[in-house]
Amino acid sequence: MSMNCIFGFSLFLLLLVVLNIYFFYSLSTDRKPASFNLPLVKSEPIPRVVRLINDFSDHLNRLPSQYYIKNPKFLLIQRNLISSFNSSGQNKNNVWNNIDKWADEEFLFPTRNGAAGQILQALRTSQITLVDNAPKGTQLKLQILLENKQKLYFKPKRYVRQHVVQGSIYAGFDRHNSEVLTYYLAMILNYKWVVPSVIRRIHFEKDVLPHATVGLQRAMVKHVNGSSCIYGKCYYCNVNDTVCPDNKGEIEGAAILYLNKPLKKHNSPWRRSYKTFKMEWETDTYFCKKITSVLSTKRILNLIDVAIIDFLIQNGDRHSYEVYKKKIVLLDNGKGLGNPMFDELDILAPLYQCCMLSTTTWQSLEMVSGGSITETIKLLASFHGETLATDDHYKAIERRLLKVYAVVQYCIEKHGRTYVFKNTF
Ligand SMILES: Nc1ncnc2c1ncn2[C@@H]1O[C@H](COP(=O)(O)OP(=O)(O)OP(=O)(O)O)[C@@H](O)[C@H]1O
Ligand SMILES: [Mn+2]
Repeated sequence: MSMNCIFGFSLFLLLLVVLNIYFFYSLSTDRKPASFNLPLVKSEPIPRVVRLINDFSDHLNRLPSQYYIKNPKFLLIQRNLISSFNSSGQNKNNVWNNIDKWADEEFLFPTRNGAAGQILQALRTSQITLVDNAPKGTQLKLQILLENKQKLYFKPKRYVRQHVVQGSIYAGFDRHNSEVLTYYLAMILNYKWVVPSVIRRIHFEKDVLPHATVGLQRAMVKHVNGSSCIYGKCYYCNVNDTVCPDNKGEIEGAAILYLNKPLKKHNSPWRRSYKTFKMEWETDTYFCKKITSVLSTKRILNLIDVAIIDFLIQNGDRHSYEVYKKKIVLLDNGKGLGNPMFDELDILAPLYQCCMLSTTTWQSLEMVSGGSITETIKLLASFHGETLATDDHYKAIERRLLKVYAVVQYCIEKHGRTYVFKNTF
């Protein structure tokens, strides 16, 4: 073989090696989600947090391929969801007539045979008969009475979908689209103790003004362009923070069905201080042990379910929770969808500190791998022609789901499956 031939052949081999390396590199970078971000200025003791995050990252890098692809078993669930929600056009009066018979042990509201879609359609279109300031909470919201005396809370749109909320995890106003997206997300994950919520546009001149209470009229100001705007009546309400009708004269918001049931309010053990000092759960490695002596396993598992949903949407503001029939009602989900580029891991503390999960929750989580959440939320929202979030937010939800899988794998490795998975029956 001539020197030229040997040189050419070696070059060819080198090229092959480089191409191979590139191929495997691109495969792995395509598959790998962003790693767990290290906390910037974070809770003491730093080394433990860093170790924990390294452990999670390690599991994230070794996640079995099943978590990156769709689970074929989800198809049946998706089909059922479609038949629950794709029912627009049916008679909405029947929906309200049956309202009192709705709450049962299984679902807070009926879902079968198109009932979920009918409720949303009725929430979106029923005639408005009274509009008032909502009496509860710290954020601007309205209380609306519909024909047939049905009550709803209306959280107005404060940001465009693309807006990125900077600052602390609980910064900013409520995001109305987060309320609606979370309702669908909970239904997809089979979390049934959730209140129907849908995007609605109310016409200021036709729907609000003629039905506004005196109290609400007092919470309005005239804008320089002549239109009236609402600043509301609440702890954070401020005459400079108004909600105004758009160029069609409408105000967009989340119409959230009012749950007229006795609710018992509790402080969350994993609530934030909202000040600079740290809460016990932020400093005590064995915090969950303490909690097991004051709360039942069932309640802790329920709090973990809620924490997983909160982590997916990045709601770091679940200071308290309300219970109906011993189960947490997923109310107040407006602080999600703040910053799609960031994943606050703290929200998952109930999961990684307790390392427990209800078996049924794990089954639901394993069902929705590989982009099914995104696909299904987009599909269900499309029945009303609505876009609930930007693609960045959907990507973030899928990325966080992988992190949830990784944390569960970490728990399994640390404690074993029998310790981690609990039957809640
Ligand atoms: N759909 C609903 N049905 C019944 N009660 C509700 C509903 N939504 C909210 N509430 C009640 O109103 C309270 C305030 O609502 P919400 O938490 O959404 O408002 P908020 O302004 O975000 O309050 P906060 O600042 O305390 O978080 C809730 O704690 C709950 O008791
Ligand atoms: Mn809130």
